[in-house]
Amino acid sequence: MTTVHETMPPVLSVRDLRVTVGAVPAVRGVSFDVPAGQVTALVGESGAGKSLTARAVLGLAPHGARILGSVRLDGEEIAGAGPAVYRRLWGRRVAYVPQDALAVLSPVHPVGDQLAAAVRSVARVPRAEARARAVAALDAVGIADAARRARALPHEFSGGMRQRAVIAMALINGPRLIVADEPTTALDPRVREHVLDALTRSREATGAALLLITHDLPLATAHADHAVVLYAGRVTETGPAHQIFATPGSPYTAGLVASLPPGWGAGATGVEGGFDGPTPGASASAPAGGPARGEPGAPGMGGAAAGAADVGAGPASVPLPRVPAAGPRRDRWLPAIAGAPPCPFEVPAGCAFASRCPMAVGLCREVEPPLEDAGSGRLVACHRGSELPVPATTLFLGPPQPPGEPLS
Ligand SMILES: Nc1ncnc2c1ncn2[C@@H]1O[C@H](COP(=O)(O)OP(=O)(O)OP(=O)(O)O)[C@@H](O)[C@H]1O
Repeated sequence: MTTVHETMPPVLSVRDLRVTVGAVPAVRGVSFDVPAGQVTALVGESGAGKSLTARAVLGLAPHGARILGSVRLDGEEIAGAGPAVYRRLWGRRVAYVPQDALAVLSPVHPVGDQLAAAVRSVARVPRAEARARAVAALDAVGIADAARRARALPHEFSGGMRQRAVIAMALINGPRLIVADEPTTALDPRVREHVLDALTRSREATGAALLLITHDLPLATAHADHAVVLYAGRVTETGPAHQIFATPGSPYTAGLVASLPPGWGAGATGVEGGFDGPTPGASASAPAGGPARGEPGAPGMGGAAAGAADVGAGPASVPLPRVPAAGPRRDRWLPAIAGAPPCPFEVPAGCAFASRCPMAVGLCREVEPPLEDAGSGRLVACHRGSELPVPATTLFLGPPQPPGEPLS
């Protein structure tokens, strides 16, 4: 898939994965690789299918879910495998870090005992040795005074410490792959960074690969080697994470980057312009004309109806729902991609993003774009990916403009 993929066999290879829960085709043909020892981020809006993809990989799909396609862990096909197969894999070859540590830690056993039990679940080692490994694992993720802390119950840990303990537990048996689903979302920003550092450092020490599920683009850019952008259960683009977010290859990714708060665009993703786009009342560059954003007559402000607007063939003016930016930059607006993802029951024909896309043409509404080689290790599913403006965020932000009038 990327240059790295070509030179190093992936630890995880997912091909045409389809997950249907009840009547909901939530994951609709997802393909990506996780190279050994590297970090791959799965990003996208809520409901894009990130968690279901991860759960299908882990053998934790909801009861009754139908799983089709291929999931290979070090070459072994495990798509839809039963509990017996996963019992052999869990901990040893693949481990899970959930968003909520209390989902995996028993509230009534000391944390150290739980880590020691994880060691003894895969290897016949004396209790004292398992215990020593538990303490070392807690120490490795930055838990101070680990020997004493190992005797504490989970509720005696802070949220950040609990998440570190779960990371320690995931790594303790040296898995080849860790799947972390929003591992820091429940933590405050300061703790979040420390926990992620702990995850990154300990992962590097063991050589495990990481599949990081997140909706946080700056986090993905800072911590991932590769990114897979999902939209409505399909891959929109994949490739080196920094490149994808610095120079999006599809309008959807451009919209995600354009939606970053002030300072996050340029600083965190290297995107030229980042958030520094239009000012209130300014037109969205609009080569094709039409009402400016926020003006009466601009269709669909702030509602799903905007997604249904026929936005024409060129990089047209797209009305954006906006909220006042917080903090010192109150003179700017936070843009969002107009409209909403399609209902998973009723994904339209063609590109699922077409109704929200400023570049959509008739073809986009009729034919689902395949994921194709876009060079530099990138794959993009967009009929018009090669025609994106530079920077692509101007599709949603307009060209960089000088500071505008403050909000009245
Ligand atoms: N157990 C379930 N039963 C029915 N539908 C489900 C179930 N789990 C997920 N879905 C649906 O599948 C789609 C994808 O869900 P998923 O949780 O994978 O999204 P996500 O990208 O992880 O979103 P988020 O970031 O909000 O967790 C959604 O439309 C969701 O409603």
